[in-house]
Amino acid sequence: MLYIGLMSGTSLDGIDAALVEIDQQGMPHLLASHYQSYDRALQAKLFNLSQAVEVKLEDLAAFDHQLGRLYAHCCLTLLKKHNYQACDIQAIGCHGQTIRHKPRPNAFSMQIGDANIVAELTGITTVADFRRRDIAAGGEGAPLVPAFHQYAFLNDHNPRQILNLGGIANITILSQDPEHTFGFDLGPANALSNEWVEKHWQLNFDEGGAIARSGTFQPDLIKRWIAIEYFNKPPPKSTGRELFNLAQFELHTPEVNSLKKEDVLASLIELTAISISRGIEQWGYTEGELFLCGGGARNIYLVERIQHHLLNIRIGLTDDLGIPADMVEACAFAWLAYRTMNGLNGNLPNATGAKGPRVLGAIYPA
Ligand SMILES: Nc1ncnc2c1ncn2[C@@H]1O[C@H](COP(=O)(O)OP(=O)(O)OP(=O)(O)O)[C@@H](O)[C@H]1O
Ligand SMILES: CC(=O)N[C@H]1[C@@H]2OC[C@@H](O2)[C@@H](O)[C@@H]1O[C@H](C)C(=O)O
Repeated sequence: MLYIGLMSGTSLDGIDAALVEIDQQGMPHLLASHYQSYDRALQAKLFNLSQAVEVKLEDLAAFDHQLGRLYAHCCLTLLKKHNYQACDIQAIGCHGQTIRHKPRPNAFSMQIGDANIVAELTGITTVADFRRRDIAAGGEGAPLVPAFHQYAFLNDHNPRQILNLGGIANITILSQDPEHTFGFDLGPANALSNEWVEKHWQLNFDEGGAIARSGTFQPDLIKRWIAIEYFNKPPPKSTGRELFNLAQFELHTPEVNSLKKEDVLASLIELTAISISRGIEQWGYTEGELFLCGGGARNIYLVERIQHHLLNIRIGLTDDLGIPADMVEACAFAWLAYRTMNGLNGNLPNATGAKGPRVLGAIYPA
C-alpha cells in the first residue's frame, strides 16, 4: 500500500514529500521524494504569523488556504516526477504548518494548510490534524515521530537513539520493550542559529556550519542560556519557537549585539550541542548508537560539537538505516496516515504524555 507523507517543519524552509510503501508488517519503505521550498516572502510571512502576539484572522484564513494549495501541488509534482497516479495512493498524511504550540498545562497546537483542498485537488484521501487528539487525551501532541522511529529503526543489539535536528531538536530513546521507548523535544537545533544567520548574513542557514566554525563560542553566554528552565524539565515535554526565538534571546542577553557575530553563532551552536548532550546524559543512553536526521545533520560543525560532548556514542545518519536524513519526518507522516486509515494508534503516550494510545487525525475523503 502506498502513502504520501507531507512535512513542513519549524524551520519554515519548505515542504518535504515522501512516497512510502507500507508492507504487510506495517514497515515503511521510501520509494520516492520531492522537496518544494517556500519562497522568501512566504517564509517571512509564516514566520511573522507564528511569532506575532496578534494575528489578523484574515491572514490566518488566507495562509490556511494558500498552504493547502501548495501541499496539493507538492503531491502532484511528486506523483508526476515519479510516474505514479493518484489512484495508486491510499492516503496522504499532511502534517501542516505549525503556527502555535503551547505545551502543558493548557496545551494547544495549531497547524494550518487546509486538508479539504489537498483532498480536492489531488483526488487522494487526506489525513491531517494529527496532534489535537493526543492533546485532548492529556498529552502535548508532540513529539509524534517516536512511534515511527520505534517501528522503522528498532534493532536488537546496541542501545539506539534517533536525534532529529530540525528547527527544534527531538530525540527518541528506543527500547526492546515498546512500553519503554520514549522521546522528547530537547530544545533548539537550528531555529536560533538560522535567525542569527538571516539577520547578519541574509542567508537561510550556515552551510555545513562553516561560519560558526570560524567563530569562538563564549562560555558566559552559554552559561546563561543553558540555565533556561526547559532544559532541566523532565520528559514528557515539547517546545517550539515560542520559547526558542532570537528576540527572546536578545532580550535575555542583550550583549549579543555588541559581540562578534561569528562568536555569537558559534555560541548558539554550542548551546544546541550542550543541551542535546545534557538531555541525553539525564534521560537517554550515553553509549551505543545515535542516528541523526533532519537538515541539521548536514551541519558538520554541529555534528562534531555533539560528538565532542558525547564521546562514547557512535554517531551515524538514518541514511544508514534506509531512510535519508531529510525524509524521516515526511515518512513518519505517511506512516501515521496508514495508522489512522487502519484504526491504529499513532502516538506514544510516553513521548507525548497522553493518557493512552489514540488513533490520530481527521480523514478528508477523496
Ligand atoms: N547543508 C546544510 N548545512 C547546514 N545546515 C543545514 C544544511 N541543510 C539543512 N540545514 C539546516 O536544517 C534546517 C532544515 O531542517 P529540517 O527541514 O529538518 O527542519 P524542519 O523539519 O523544518 O524542523 P522541525 O523538525 O523542527 O519541524 C535548515 O533550516 C538548516 O538550518
Ligand atoms: C508542534 C510541532 O510542530 N512540533 C514539531 C517541532 O519540530 C521538531 C519537534 O518540534 C517535534 O516536537 C515536532 O515535530 C515532529 C515531526 C514530531 O511531532 O515528532
